[in-house]
Amino acid sequence: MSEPLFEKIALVGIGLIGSSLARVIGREGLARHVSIATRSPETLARAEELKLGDSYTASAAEAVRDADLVIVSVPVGSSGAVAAEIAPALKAGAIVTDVGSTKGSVIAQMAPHMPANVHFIPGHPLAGTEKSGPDAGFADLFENRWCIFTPLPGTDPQALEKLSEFWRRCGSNIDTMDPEHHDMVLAIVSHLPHIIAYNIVGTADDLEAVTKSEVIKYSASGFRDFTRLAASDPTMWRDVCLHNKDAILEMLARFSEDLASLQRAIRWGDGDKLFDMFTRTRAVRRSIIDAGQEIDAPDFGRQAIEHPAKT
Ligand SMILES: NC(=O)C1=CN([C@@H]2O[C@H](COP(=O)(O)OP(=O)(O)OC[C@H]3O[C@@H](n4cnc5c(N)ncnc54)[C@H](O)[C@@H]3O)[C@@H](O)[C@H]2O)C=CC1
Ligand SMILES: O=C(O)C(=O)Cc1ccc(O)cc1
Repeated sequence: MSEPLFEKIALVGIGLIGSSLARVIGREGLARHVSIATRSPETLARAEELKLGDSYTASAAEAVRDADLVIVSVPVGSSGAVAAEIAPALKAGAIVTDVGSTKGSVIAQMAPHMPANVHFIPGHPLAGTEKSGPDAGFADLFENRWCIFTPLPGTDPQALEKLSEFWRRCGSNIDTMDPEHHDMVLAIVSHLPHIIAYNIVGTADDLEAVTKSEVIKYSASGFRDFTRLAASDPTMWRDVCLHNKDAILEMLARFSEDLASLQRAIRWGDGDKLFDMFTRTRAVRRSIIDAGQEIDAPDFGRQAIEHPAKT
């Protein structure tokens, strides 16, 4: 095991992502001390039972005291409150980062609270599952996944490199982009698929009153795939929808237009149009496989991130 990268890492929020970080930090020996803070006493007690860190507190401010790296892993709607709470306790020179699924809103909420003598570097690991809470995490979650940074202008290159090295040692590949671009790309490759899944499962659930248990009894694998996404954490996804509103609405508008065109082709029996479109979409999956990407693991849209101009 190599030298720890940091003396003390503070994890604020210890759900799926925070606890996966705790596990990989422990496995790779990335810190001498890991302090854990989370709001709910039950979650904190569970984190301690699971021995995820070295110290445990309900106070985020207490956890970040003397920390060289602070990772905020809470639903995006809570990031402003956490930033306000930790700001007075941050050590000079500390790196503060987050893992939120939206970036523009997290920056708007957190940056105003950050003291000038800390390095605030927003981040987003493109790795996750539909599960939540400290039991759901695992050390391999970030292996071979992307971690995207959306650094603010003037970010210290050494701090960025140190944080990049941290994520590389967690198994991730690093990319950087501006927050607006991140939010637009993630709206189509991650946020819309979840919204569509919530919607289709909701529609089926409404129908179930009519069809009794047929929706469950005959659910084919296509529908089952949607139910996995639609089982994702309601608080997290409510916050994503509210905090990436503009990009999601833009993508939903395009999606609805395309859906209407598909609907029209079905109504008018335009088989050529259906065939052409289904052929085009089949090629998208082929190109993901050809790019050597694991397709059956929970993953989404690396292709779109690598080639954001392709629509
Ligand atoms: N679940 C996923 O697949 C992925 C999630 N993310 C992002 O990671 C962040 C965390 O998500 P998960 O770990 O999945 O959620 P989770 O629900 O498993 O865990 C959230 C944690 O935050 C704590 N928390 C909530 N509000 C808090 C507050 N004000 N102060 C302190 N702790 C607070 C909760 O007690 C819990 O420990 C979110 O911003 C999400 O957008 C990013 C990549 C993947
Ligand atoms: O479970 C899945 O398929 C996911 O897509 C997980 C996920 C959810 C949100 C993110 O910001 C990143 C990854």
